Amino acid sequence: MSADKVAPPPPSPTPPPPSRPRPRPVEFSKGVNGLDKVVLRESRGSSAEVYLYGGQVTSWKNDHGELLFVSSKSIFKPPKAIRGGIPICFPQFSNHGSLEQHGFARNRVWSIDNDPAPLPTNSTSKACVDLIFKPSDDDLKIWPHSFEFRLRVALGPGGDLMLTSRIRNTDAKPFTFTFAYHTYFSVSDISEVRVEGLETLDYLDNLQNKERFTEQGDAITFESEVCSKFHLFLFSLL
Ligand SMILES: O=P(O)(O)OC[C@H]1O[C@@H](O)[C@H](O)[C@@H](O)[C@@H]1O
Repeated sequence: MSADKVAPPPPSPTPPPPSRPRPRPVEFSKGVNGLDKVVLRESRGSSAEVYLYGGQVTSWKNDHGELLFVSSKSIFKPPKAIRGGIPICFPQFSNHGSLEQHGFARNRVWSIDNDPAPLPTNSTSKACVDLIFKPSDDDLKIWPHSFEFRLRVALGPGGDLMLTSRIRNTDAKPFTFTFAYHTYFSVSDISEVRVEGLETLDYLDNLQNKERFTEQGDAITFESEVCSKFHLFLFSLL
């Protein structure tokens, strides 16, 4: 009996190391007190959290860590607004009108907008969510104007966060409104902070009976409490 020489099988190639699972760009989950939230994640590690309550961004993390402040005393319980992140003030900013301070959009539960109207700028971000808020019958009793407020929150590949707000008048008559992103930034050392670009603009100083002043300096710095409201009109008509 003769045995043919059989060449040994070639060594099997070393399997590639298991790749880290890619984070899901959009995830729906429960936040504090069971409130619905959406978590956005970018493959390079940045993330953002948006609560349907108020359509409010409560966290934004990129290479620099957490960029937003949320008060540890915030109770996350309707009808109280979440104190921190990026509250949306609409249809009234501050107390410039007859509504409660900063309007009611921040105290309402927004919905996911599954069929958002396209935006003129094409965002390539997959970590993106569209929300919508329409007034209820009770809201119409305190502010008799029907509207659709669409908010897109998108996290870019570089960890940048972009909020796009669109308000459509669905009423038969025109209305006016005031609006703000009331952003709470997390600041480790307030003495290092400078806010530039406001020179020559008018502001109301809340600490001086809302008196009107014109900003003169090239930067605002913070040596003591500051509470000023600048008049900025930056918007585009679509
Ligand atoms: O306390 P609220 O209603 O959340 O408003 C937050 C802040 O809003 C600012 O516009 C006011 O000047 C502050 O006085 C106030 O603390």
